[in-house]
Amino acid sequence: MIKVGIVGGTGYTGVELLRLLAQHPDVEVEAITSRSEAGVRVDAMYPNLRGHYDELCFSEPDTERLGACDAVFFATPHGVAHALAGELLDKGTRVIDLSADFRLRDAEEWAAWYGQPHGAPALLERAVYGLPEVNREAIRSAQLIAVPGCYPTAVQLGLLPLLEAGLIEADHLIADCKSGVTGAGRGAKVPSLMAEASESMKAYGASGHRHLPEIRQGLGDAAGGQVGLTFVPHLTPMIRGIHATLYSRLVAGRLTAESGELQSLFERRFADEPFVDVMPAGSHPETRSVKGTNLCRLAVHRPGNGDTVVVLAVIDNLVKGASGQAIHNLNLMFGLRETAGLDAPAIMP
Ligand SMILES: NC(=O)C1=CN([C@@H]2O[C@H](COP(=O)(O)OP(=O)(O)OC[C@H]3O[C@@H](n4cnc5c(N)ncnc54)[C@H](OP(=O)(O)O)[C@@H]3O)[C@@H](O)[C@H]2O)C=CC1
Ligand SMILES: CC(=O)N[C@@H](CCC(=O)OP(=O)(O)O)C(=O)O
Repeated sequence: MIKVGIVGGTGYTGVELLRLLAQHPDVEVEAITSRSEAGVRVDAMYPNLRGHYDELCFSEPDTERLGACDAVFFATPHGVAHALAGELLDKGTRVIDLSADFRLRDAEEWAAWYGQPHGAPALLERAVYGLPEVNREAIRSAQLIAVPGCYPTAVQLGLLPLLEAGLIEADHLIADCKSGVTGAGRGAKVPSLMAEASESMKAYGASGHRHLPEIRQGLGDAAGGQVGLTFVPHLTPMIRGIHATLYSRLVAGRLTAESGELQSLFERRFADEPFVDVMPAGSHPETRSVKGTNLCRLAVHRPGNGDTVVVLAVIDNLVKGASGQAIHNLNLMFGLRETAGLDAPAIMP
């Protein structure tokens, strides 16, 4: 069994790691930390886990105990992995960070977007961006993984086939994205109250959101140069889910008038990907169809056979957008079956 630790076990991504790992055949949770809930049983706080983690209690983050694990997940706010990852890596423990601490390659750019100096720039060259559909081979031998953000996962998967094939104008991409409220974390905040968030919808971060540089970095790699991207996130009244509507313009003359060409491009690109489902032509994927799963469902449209391509992408922000993708990375790093612990279908209705 692979022994894992989780730092930051009381947040939504921490409890989602526990829910998914309860079904993992090759993994045992050795330690789970929370400073505020130290000593409390995890199933006392999360009754859905009763019967799965007998006697497992939250404990203080202790690098001796965590360093005895094969791998440690960080499900913590930004900056925590900066402080602790180096010591764990020195002990030979692999680190899978769900926060944004190691997602941007440029420490200065990270500091500008996150409003604090980068706390571990020396580790950046060892960090692998954990999007398996792009970096599978590098992930297998990585010691430190930066798990992609939720919006960046949906947007990159939706646009990668088009950019890699050079079919769209890379300087004018639009990502119109909607998220459920768990994306904002479990901490008490007025905008997340039911009376504030339900039966209403709003955009935020329209003039600059911290996921913008992360998405630009990934799309730029796919395009082989800088991309121009407008990214507008929205808060929607659902608990889980991200829906990305992605608009781009076809490069003139690169595509024949034959219908089905874009559909087969997407089908070919993701044919061997266990967690990307390219839906039949004409589909409109729903967030509820991926609830609780590590899947990204995609559909590609070309309205009126014109020069605009519309890609629709849905994920569960807590699974493919965070904890499920983190476990997919773990499976790759330890040579396990890629889908281990991640095979259950979505919850519907
Ligand atoms: N929610 C989502 O959809 C997604 C979240 N993420 C990212 O995942 C990370 C976790 O998010 P979320 O699950 O929402 O959790 P929260 O940010 O709500 O939870 C934070 C957890 O970290 C612990 N923690 C906080 N400060 C420290 C510290 N200094 N040292 C050690 N532990 C600390 C807290 O416990 P305590 O204070 O008791 O120690 C708590 O268990 C964040 O970086 C988030 O941005 C990524 C993708 C999607
Ligand atoms: C709805 C909502 O507030 N979503 C969060 C993004 C989700 C998240 O946690 O971002 P990371 O993956 O970078 O940690 C936000 O917009 O800040």
